[in-house]
Amino acid sequence: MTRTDPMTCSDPMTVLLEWQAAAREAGDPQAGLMALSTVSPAGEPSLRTVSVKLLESRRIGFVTDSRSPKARDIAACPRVTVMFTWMSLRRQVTVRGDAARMSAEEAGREFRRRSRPAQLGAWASHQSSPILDRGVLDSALAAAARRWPEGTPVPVPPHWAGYVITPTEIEFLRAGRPDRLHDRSRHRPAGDAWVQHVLGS
Ligand SMILES: Cc1cc2nc3c(=O)[nH]c(=O)nc-3n(C[C@H](O)[C@H](O)[C@H](O)COP(=O)(O)O)c2cc1C
Repeated sequence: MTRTDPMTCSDPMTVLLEWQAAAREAGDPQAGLMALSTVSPAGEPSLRTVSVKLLESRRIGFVTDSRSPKARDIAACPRVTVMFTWMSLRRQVTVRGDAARMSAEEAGREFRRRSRPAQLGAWASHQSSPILDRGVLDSALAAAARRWPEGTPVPVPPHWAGYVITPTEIEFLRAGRPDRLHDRSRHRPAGDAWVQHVLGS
């Protein structure tokens, strides 16, 4: 149960945080994930799952490979949508916003939070690029492990990137009613405050 109701709240980011905490408490496997949609310069939409690395006042963050298609899309068009879906609670939050690169310092902090295998994996990976076979990745991982043996700090790869999304619209949906008239509300920033509308389901 959450304390803040999106239909009456003054800060939707607080509700988003509470809903995510409730999803974690409910053991929802999607609690730390979101779907990220970007648009290519040719206008083609793409959608993929990313881990939520940052969720705080007007900042939603994730990390990725700066050479990936999503990073190329964002460089050309920073408008993105992310969607949190927590089926255990029958809740969905959709956030539209503008994505920008995290500072190198903040992205580096995220890198250092990763496990050592995940740090080495980031060096071995060339996300979304075709390779001959899985062996190419295994060799690259072994090479990274030789380069930075156990006990040696793994540096941040040059292609490591973090992005921060600044919301321009947040929409909450709470499903599960027999009449299917879901509780929905839309929130848009207006200076320091938010303008809120209840939606006709
Ligand atoms: C559970 C899960 C978590 C993921 N987390 C991330 C992530 O945090 N960052 C990331 O770049 N890709 C993550 N991925 C992989 C992406 O969904 C995607 O396949 C990859 O980033 C390539 O996307 P692109 O080719 O559209 O750029 C995750 C996938 C799954 C299934």
